[in-house]
Amino acid sequence: MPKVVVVYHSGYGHTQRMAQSVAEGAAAQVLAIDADGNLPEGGWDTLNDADAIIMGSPTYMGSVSWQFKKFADASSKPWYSQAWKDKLFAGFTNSAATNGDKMSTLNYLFTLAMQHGGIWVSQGMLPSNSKGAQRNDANYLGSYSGAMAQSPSDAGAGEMFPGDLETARNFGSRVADVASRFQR
Ligand SMILES: Cc1cc2nc3c(=O)[nH]c(=O)nc-3n(C[C@H](O)[C@H](O)[C@H](O)COP(=O)(O)O)c2cc1C
Repeated sequence: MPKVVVVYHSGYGHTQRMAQSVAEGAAAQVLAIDADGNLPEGGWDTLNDADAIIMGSPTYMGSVSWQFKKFADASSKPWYSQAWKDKLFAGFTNSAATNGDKMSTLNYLFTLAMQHGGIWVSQGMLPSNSKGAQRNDANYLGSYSGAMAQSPSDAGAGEMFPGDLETARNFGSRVADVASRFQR
């Protein structure tokens, strides 16, 4: 079994729900970056030991939250020795608007993974983009580079679209599947 770790920040619980769905699909361990931008005790060791790291952040002002960025900057320590080189990486995000510049956030997560010498895993799912597409379909947002979810600004975390959570679960499952292929 590959060791898959989901590391994420969530200010108001939406990205946390998404992270839980990703982790469910990947049978992954979850590390929550706290409100001060810190990992729980032992978090860095867990990441150093992972085969695949799936990173998640809400989209705030067109990028990751400052708490996620603090984690990213602190990852310069393993970067120095390229300790995460050749691990698999993947990313997910959630924002209020249908677009909301989520792609910028995924691009940032991709760049971080590349700085670490990682291998990026895509969403790997066709979009639901026909005339008959419904908001609750899986990958209704049509993302390829990672998993996306949209939570209207006045909707609580409990009201997230089931299709977005299914997308997140499928995404986690794909990363775990690719990770197990890399173990062969
Ligand atoms: C500081 C801040 C900046 C935000 N910037 C964006 C944005 O650029 N695009 C967008 O669509 N939503 C934006 N939002 C909305 C959040 O992405 C949205 O509320 C999301 O569900 C929050 O996720 P969370 O509950 O995990 O923190 C912003 C929210 C905050 C608090």
